[in-house]
Amino acid sequence: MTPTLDIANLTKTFDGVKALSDVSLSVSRGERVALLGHNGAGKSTLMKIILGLIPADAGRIDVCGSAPGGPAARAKVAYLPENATFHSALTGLEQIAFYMRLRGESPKGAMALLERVGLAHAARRRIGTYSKGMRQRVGLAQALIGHPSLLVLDEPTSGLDPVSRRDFYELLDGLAAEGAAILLSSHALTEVEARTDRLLILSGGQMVAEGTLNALRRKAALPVAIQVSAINGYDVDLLRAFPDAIKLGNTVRLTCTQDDKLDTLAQVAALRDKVADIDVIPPSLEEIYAHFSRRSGQ
Ligand SMILES: Nc1ncnc2c1ncn2[C@@H]1O[C@H](COP(=O)(O)OP(=O)(O)OP(=O)(O)O)[C@@H](O)[C@H]1O
Repeated sequence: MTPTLDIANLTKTFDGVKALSDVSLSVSRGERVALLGHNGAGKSTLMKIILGLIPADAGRIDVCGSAPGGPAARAKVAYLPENATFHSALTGLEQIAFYMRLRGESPKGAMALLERVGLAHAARRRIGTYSKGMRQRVGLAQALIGHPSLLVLDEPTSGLDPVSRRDFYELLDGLAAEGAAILLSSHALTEVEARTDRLLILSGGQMVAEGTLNALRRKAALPVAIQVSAINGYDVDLLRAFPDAIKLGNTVRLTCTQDDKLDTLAQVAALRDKVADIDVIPPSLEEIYAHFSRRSGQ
């Protein structure tokens, strides 16, 4: 099946600054893809090109089967900026009805959209009285006008509390289940790890890694930590068995490669009369992210 968003070898330079170099990616129907990258990595530039706001210098980009920015693509793509702003004197209902008219749709569906994003109870209140989470929901309702096939979301959960974040991702899950392709940028590594299907890491304008977290973890091949709690007084025996281990209070911390993990655990298990507990600590998403970002000198 043709991906909803298909990008190959995209390049963009601003006054000698290479914002994107040879970037390729695709997002399929029903997929939730997170775009990660340090400040200045090129995320916004990529989104602007997808939306047709600026042209690429070179490369191919196909948005829902059309060129970016044309009427066909614009009808199928929705965008939510990081800090969506609305007229504070309008109610949520008036704002969405206004956008629907702008898009040539009947404003009668405005309440249904607000219900969808959990704002029906406040639909007739002025947006000036809304919390940040509620304003973000207005933004999402606005993005959902016209049943978009591709949602481009720029840090959609920044500034939201944990419950609002969870609610926001539940809404995205529902949209993806209905077939929308979702590309969202974020700096919140832990939440995208749990709530998206695939990660893309941009660094210095280059796509330095792409895949599921497990695939990236295998590719990074970072050391695994094994934390062993010794039964009182036996930590000396553990340190003798593992001379490179570090003693941390009552526990002994070993590190090994992913490939050596089972052998190392078997060695620890052989000392079971002296061991109270074992914890295996895989590399965190932050460590994996730093590994790929650093590779390009960032
Ligand atoms: N209009 C412009 N003129 C000149 N340079 C630009 C322009 N837009 C972006 N850049 C440069 O391109 C690079 C990529 O910027 P971009 O805004 O895409 O990064 P980003 O990943 O979105 O960063 P952030 O997380 O801070 O929003 C940066 O070096 C930036 O300074």
